[in-house]
Amino acid sequence: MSASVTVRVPAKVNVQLAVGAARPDGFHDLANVFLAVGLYDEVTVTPADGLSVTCSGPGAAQVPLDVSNLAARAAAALAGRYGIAPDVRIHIAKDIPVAGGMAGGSADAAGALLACDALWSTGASREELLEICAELGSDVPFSLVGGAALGVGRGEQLTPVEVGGTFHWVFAVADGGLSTPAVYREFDRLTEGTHVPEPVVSARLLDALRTGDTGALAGVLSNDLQAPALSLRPSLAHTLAAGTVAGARAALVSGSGPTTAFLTDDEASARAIADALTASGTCRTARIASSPAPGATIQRP
Ligand SMILES: C[C@](O)(CO)[C@H](O)COP(=O)(O)OP(=O)(O)OC[C@H]1O[C@@H](n2ccc(N)nc2=O)[C@H](O)[C@@H]1O
Ligand SMILES: Nc1ncnc2c1ncn2[C@@H]1O[C@H](COP(=O)(O)OP(=O)(O)OP(=O)(O)O)[C@@H](O)[C@H]1O
Repeated sequence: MSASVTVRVPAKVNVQLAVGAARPDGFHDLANVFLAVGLYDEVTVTPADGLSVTCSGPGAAQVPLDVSNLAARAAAALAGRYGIAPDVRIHIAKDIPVAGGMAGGSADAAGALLACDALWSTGASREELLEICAELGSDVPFSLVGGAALGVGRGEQLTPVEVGGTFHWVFAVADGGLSTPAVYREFDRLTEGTHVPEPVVSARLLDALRTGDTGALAGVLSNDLQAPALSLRPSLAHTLAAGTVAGARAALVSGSGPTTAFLTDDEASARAIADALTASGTCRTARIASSPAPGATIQRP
C-alpha cells in the first residue's frame, strides 16, 4: 500500500435555494443552485492501524473526531462497500468555516471518499462515488463535483450548470454555528398554515450564471432559508446591512447560515468590503473568495 493521498475540496454558496414543503421523510424538496467557492479544506489519508481523525485550522475544536465525523463515515462507507478494512488516519486541514452553511463537513466527506478511493484503488465508478456521497448527506455529491450545479430532490440529484465568468464574494463568518435541521424546522414553523409552492429553478438566474453577469446575478440571488436563519439569529441582519452599506452588489445568508455572503464587482471591492465588515464588529472575520471553483481534486506532490 502506498503513502498518503491528499484531496483539496471547496466550500459552496447557494445562489438559489428554493425550499418546498416538508416531505413525509422529513426532508424538503429543493431547487438548489450550488456554486463552489475558492475556500478549501484539505483531507489527507494515510494507512494506519484502525480508523482515526485529526483536524487542524480555524474552528478545529468544534469538529467531532469520533465516528460521527463525516470524513470517517465516508471512509467507512467506501471500505464497507468493497470489503476493505478502513485502516486510515484522516487529517483534515480546515479552512472552511465550521457549521457555517458552506458545506464544510460535506467537503470533508467528499475529500475523504476520493482520497480513500485513490489509496485503496477500488476502481469505483464516478456514479458509485456519487451514490455513496448522496447516502452521506444532501450536499456531499456537489462537494465532489464542484463548479456549479442544480440540485433537486433533497439537493443530491445534480445537473451541471454553465458559468461564463468569475464571481467575487466576501463571506462574513459569524461567532458560533447554526444547526441545519434547526433552520429547516424554523422554515416549517414560519410557513405553517401557508401554501409552500413547488421549488422551481430561476431561468434568469441560470442566464446570469451563463453570461457571467454580476449585476444580473445580484438581482436574482435568493435563499428561502434566509428568513428562518434570521429568525433564529436576528443579529445577522446587522451583518447583511453592514456589507450592503460597504458597497456589496447583493447580500444573503449562505445556505442555512450563519455565514453571510456578499457579491461584489471585483477582487479589489471584495477586499474593501471585507475590511469594512471586519471593522463593523458585526462578524467574527471576513474572507474573500471567487467562484466557480473545481470540485474535490487529488493533490499531486
Ligand atoms: C442547507 C443546505 O446546505 C443547502 O445546500 C443543504 O440543504 C443541507 O444539506 P446537508 O447539510 O448535507 O443536509 P443533510 O445532512 O442531508 O440533512 C441534515 C438535515 O437537514 C434537513 N434537510 C436537509 C436537506 C433537505 N433537502 N431537506 C431537509 O430538511 C433535514 O432535517 C436533515 O435531517
Ligand atoms: N468533517 C467535519 N467538519 C465539520 N463538521 C463536521 C464534520 N463532520 C461532522 N461534522 C458536524 O457537522 C456539523 C455541521 O458542520 P458543517 O461545517 O458541515 O456545517 P455546514 O457548513 O452548516 O453544513 P451545510 O452547509 O452542509 O448545512 C458540525 O457542527 C459538526 O458537529
